[in-house]
Amino acid sequence: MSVFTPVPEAVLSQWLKNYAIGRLTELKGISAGVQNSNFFVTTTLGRYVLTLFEGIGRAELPYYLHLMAHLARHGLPVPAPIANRDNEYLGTIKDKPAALVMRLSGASVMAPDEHHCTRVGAMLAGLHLAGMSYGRRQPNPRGPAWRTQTAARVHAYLPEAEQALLDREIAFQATIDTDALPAGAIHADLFRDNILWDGEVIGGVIDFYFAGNDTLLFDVAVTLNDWCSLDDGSLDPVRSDAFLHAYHAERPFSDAERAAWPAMLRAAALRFWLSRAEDFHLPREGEMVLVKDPDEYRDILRQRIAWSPALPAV
Ligand SMILES: Nc1ncnc2c1ncn2[C@@H]1O[C@H](COP(=O)(O)OP(=O)(O)O)[C@@H](O)[C@H]1O
Ligand SMILES: N[C@@H](CCOP(=O)(O)O)C(=O)O
Repeated sequence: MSVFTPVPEAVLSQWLKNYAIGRLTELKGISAGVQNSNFFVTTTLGRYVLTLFEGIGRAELPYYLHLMAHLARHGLPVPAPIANRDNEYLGTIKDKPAALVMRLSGASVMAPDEHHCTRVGAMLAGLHLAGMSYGRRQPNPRGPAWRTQTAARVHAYLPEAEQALLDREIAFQATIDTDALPAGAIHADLFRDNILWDGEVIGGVIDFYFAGNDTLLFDVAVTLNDWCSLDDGSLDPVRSDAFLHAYHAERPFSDAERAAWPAMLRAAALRFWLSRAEDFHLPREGEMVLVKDPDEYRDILRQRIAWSPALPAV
């Protein structure tokens, strides 16, 4: 269940008067999703998704919405935000920032094979290439500074062995210099539930609300860790190869990226171990987030420390 703020039809009908998309014919809460209230909205002119942002500050939202508009303009299956009659993407419903985007077709595939991973690799490279001409800048909200601060917050709640793992990883990550790595706008949360499949084709890439500017390789690592891991956290070599080669074919990896890759896979695993551990041990009052299993990402981190695949060579 993730309609945290109900929206009555009468409220939405009134709100839609400031848009040029016709009259409301259907409003349905969406049960998936973990951080915002989402609704399918059908009008006499089309199908949309309404999001009420539950935890993200109003100041951060234009970066995400304009990034989605930019990527959609570049031909990628990203939901274009809908501007209202004041030419704004962002409005307010029930005192929450709210936005409408196009509804895209498809459904998530939670047990992907190598063919899915090939398409996801190519799609991620496409997002990075198109993102290079995006003019706005906003740091990755879950970047190195956040990781260090969050590690300090969750440390006391972890068993001793995990504290030692965390200390070692934070110390290791502090030695990594990412200055030579290509950077740009990254999705930063391209998990299986954020890609909609229309048959074998990607019909939608959604949920840009963790996006920001960071190294492109961090995004590659985040995506690979979710799409290509086995139950014990180790990597499926077939899916990993398919994903990495498809990405490399569109945006070839540099030597600096090849050198930084094992550390980046670990940084990406650490990021989700920390966010899940924080949601688990330190739930914020009044903030509604569905907690996912932190141990899954602790295990992925341990596996990446033990072994990482090489990036494809030129
Ligand atoms: N533009 C869209 N087109 C079609 N379905 C969407 C779209 N945006 C969201 N959804 C649906 O809503 C669900 C929750 O969206 P998501 O952005 O992941 O929520 P949250 O931000 O709360 O994690 C998705 O799993 C998907 O089914
Ligand atoms: N993908 C993250 C949590 C963010 O959830 P989303 O539904 O907004 O993608 C995780 O798995 O920890």
